[in-house]
Amino acid sequence: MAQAVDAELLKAQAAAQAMATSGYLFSGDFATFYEHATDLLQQTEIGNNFVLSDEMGQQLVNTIRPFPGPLPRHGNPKQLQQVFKTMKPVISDVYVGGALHRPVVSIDVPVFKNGKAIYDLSIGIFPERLGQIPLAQHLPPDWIVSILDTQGVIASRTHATDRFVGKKVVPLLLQRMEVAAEGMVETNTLEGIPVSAVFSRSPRTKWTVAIGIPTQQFTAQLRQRFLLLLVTIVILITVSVVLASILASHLARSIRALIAPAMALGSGASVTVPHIRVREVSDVGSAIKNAFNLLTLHTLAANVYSNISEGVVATNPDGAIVSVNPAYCAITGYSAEELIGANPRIIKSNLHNADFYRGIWETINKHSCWNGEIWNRRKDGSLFLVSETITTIRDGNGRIEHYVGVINDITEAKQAAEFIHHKAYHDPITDLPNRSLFMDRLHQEIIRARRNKLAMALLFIDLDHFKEINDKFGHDVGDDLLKMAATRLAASARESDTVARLGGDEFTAILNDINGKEDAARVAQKMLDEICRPFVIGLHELVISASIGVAIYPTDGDGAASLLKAADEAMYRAKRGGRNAFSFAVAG
Ligand SMILES: Nc1nc2c(ncn2[C@@H]2O[C@H](COP(=O)(O)OP(=O)(O)OP(=O)(O)O)[C@@H](O)[C@H]2O)c(=O)[nH]1
Repeated sequence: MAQAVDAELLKAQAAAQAMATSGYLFSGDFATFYEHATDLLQQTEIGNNFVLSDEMGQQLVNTIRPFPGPLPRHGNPKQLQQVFKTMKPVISDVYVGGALHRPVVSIDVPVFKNGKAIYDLSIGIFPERLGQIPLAQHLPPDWIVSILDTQGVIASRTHATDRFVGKKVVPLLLQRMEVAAEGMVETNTLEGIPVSAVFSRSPRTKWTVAIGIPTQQFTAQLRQRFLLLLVTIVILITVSVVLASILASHLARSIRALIAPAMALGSGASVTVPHIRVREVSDVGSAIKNAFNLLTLHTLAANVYSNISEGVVATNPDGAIVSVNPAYCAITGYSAEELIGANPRIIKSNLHNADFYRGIWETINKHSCWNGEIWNRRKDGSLFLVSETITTIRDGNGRIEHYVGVINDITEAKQAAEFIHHKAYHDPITDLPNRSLFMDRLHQEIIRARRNKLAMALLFIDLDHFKEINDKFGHDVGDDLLKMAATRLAASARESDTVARLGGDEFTAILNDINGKEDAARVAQKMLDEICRPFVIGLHELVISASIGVAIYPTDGDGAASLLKAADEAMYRAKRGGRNAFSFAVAG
């Protein structure tokens, strides 16, 4: 509230300073100044009157009186002298005004002309205006609020204003005010009411606001508030105790509800967690449920690990085996005890060279995974082929924790596939390449010969009068003869050559990388000689011959079909020439 008093006084001071710069004062046009000052007071209510006085204290204008007219002297000569001496605004204490003879507070400011104070302009405030300030605070009606000037004189008072404005405040309060800017004192008001008086002085204007709270009411109120506080505390404690016991039993019930799930978790049985409303206990319930889910997952993973047909091996980063599943033991023939601590090299087959393994590790280091087929060796020394996937397991920081290999024994599957493949491309009686494989090889060899600018020969071999063997000795003997003839033909060529059976008693041979016709002629002759040697089949000694047609790449044809045709025609020419002979193709 002291600040509100300050504000009121300083607001009036600012208005007086603004009016002190009015040009009408310098020109001596006091009539117009009077009009302006009166208007300002009516419009803004910042004070009650403006008084212009000269240095001698004679009032020249007083807005509370008509202008022009006779005016008294300034009511506070000391304040006037101080203004001219200090050339600064001076806020007065309460004094009796010169014109109206009633208590007034004035703020006087100098009016300057050419840097010199020529007049004193004073704005007067009647105490009732300051009395509005405590009213605005809406304090209890029996609180007595006084606004005191720097001397402790009452400028405004909420109670018995007329009796006490202009009088000094009670001595006890005055004494306290002299030693402290704010405080409290037990005293009697000027009218004799015992009060607790609190006061606060503005450091700026040095005016003080004092509030007297009647002691009786103060004490009664205090007792009432204390009792109220006491009752409130008792109620709060009671409520707390009741709430705590409700909460405790609620908690106990919630915790009891978790016993069964926790026991089930321990025994590995299925866990069902009931709905729990206490959050903390519910969190424990969720944790039990999560633990159960993890355990279930873990059990499932362990079962999968133990029962899958794929072998699983895990090593530490140094390559020492730390875990194997039963399938890994079954595939490799080693027990878990023999494998733990060992290096997976224990099953190395030595069928792959160092580059092969280096390639595996390069891929793992680059992609954290490798997949492929490896030949390994069981404990009993037998070889087995696995399809293997090796992956790295890393920790949260990306460091390798384990290498895990999953192996699938594909030895039998591979053999079966190879057998099927062999059957598809080989003749069932002689086991020589069949027509498909022969044609494939012929294409490949032509491409190779073309690329390397090499010569090659194609021999078309047909047994002579083979039908008679069948007719005379039966098909089985014929088959045996075909088999033996195939062996002799194949033996007549190099391993890198291809000897095939096209069907019936027709054979072909691809002789690659020959130097010339002579090489082909030599092989053809050797084949004729071999076929002419008697075949001992059972009790029979059979003699047969063959006719061979020879076509040379690229002279007799530069494609498979043309070469084959040329060789076939040459073979027929040999037949026509009397059989048991070879004949070169006629270059076309
Ligand atoms: N045992 C046996 N005979 C076969 C097989 N395939 C075809 N033949 C027979 O082989 C004979 C081939 O006869 P040809 O080549 O036509 O005639 P050839 O008696 O050899 O007389 P030329 O070829 O003129 O010297 C036929 O009698 C076929 O039935 C087979 O898989 N096994």
